[in-house]
Amino acid sequence: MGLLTLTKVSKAFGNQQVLKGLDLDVPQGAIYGFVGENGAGKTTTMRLILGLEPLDSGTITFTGQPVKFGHTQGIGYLPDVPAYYGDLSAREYLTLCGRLTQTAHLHERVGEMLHLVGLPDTRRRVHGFSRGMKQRLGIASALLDRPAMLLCDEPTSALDPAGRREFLALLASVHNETTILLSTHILSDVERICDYVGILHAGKLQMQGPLQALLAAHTQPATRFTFSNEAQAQAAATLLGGAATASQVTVTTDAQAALRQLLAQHLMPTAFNPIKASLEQLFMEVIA
Ligand SMILES: Nc1ncnc2c1ncn2[C@@H]1O[C@H](COP(=O)(O)OP(=O)(O)OP(=O)(O)O)[C@@H](O)[C@H]1O
Repeated sequence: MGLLTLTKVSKAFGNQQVLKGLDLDVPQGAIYGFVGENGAGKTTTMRLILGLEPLDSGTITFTGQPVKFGHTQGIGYLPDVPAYYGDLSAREYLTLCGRLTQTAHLHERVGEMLHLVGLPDTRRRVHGFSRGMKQRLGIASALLDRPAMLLCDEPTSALDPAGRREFLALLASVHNETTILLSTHILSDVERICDYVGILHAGKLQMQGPLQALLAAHTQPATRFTFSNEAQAQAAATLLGGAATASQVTVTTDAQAALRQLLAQHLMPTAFNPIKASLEQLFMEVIA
């Protein structure tokens, strides 16, 4: 059993059944990517885990104990766009958070957290912080009380590509402090830092496990042939039964055999490259 386990969890709002018997298992020490389309129920699941919403049926256990509605679970939470008291400095804000949770050795712990997330310990007010700095402060406050798990709800959705890259590197670097459950629909973010993945669709987890093992088991190796014009690509697609986009054709059959077929018909690709199995391929298969 994992650090966090959801068993047959169901949740409806009115007559909309959002979760229909969700099973989810997050191993200790994982960076678990929880992916699903918009409206799939990721935030709802996170709110159930945090005890902010009651379950209709099923069970949730965290560190072996049942999660109860209305009780603090000792889980850190980072929302997509964290909100702060802008007139405080980072240290003042973290000190306020730490007093509320009665964090031990608060002064030292605040210093440690500022150092961990790379924020300067100055009098600068939070309202002048960039979005990236606010995310850093969000991680520092979520980890302040040493939670065994950090829940991040679509944390990169408001960041530009450079901000996303920086944030993901930071998340990977705090990984030895805590287990991480990251909800997102940005599949490349999951590929970049997660070692486990679960795909939520139609109210259930359709697939979960170690990311690389799932990719290896469920996706076919593919090759992309590039031609000098679209007409050749179309002819090659007809010959090989692959999919053509502009001057490229992607096939999942044996690459050498495909190349021999092309050359026999005087269709000479200008390049051919193996395509790495991607989470996007897997995701599209699952939700098809
Ligand atoms: N408090 C609520 N009352 C009524 N409906 C709700 C409530 N919370 C969520 N829903 C509905 O439940 C469904 C799932 O919403 P949820 O926010 O959990 O999805 P999500 O996967 O996080 O989506 P997104 O990626 O767009 O944030 C949506 O149709 C939403 O409108």
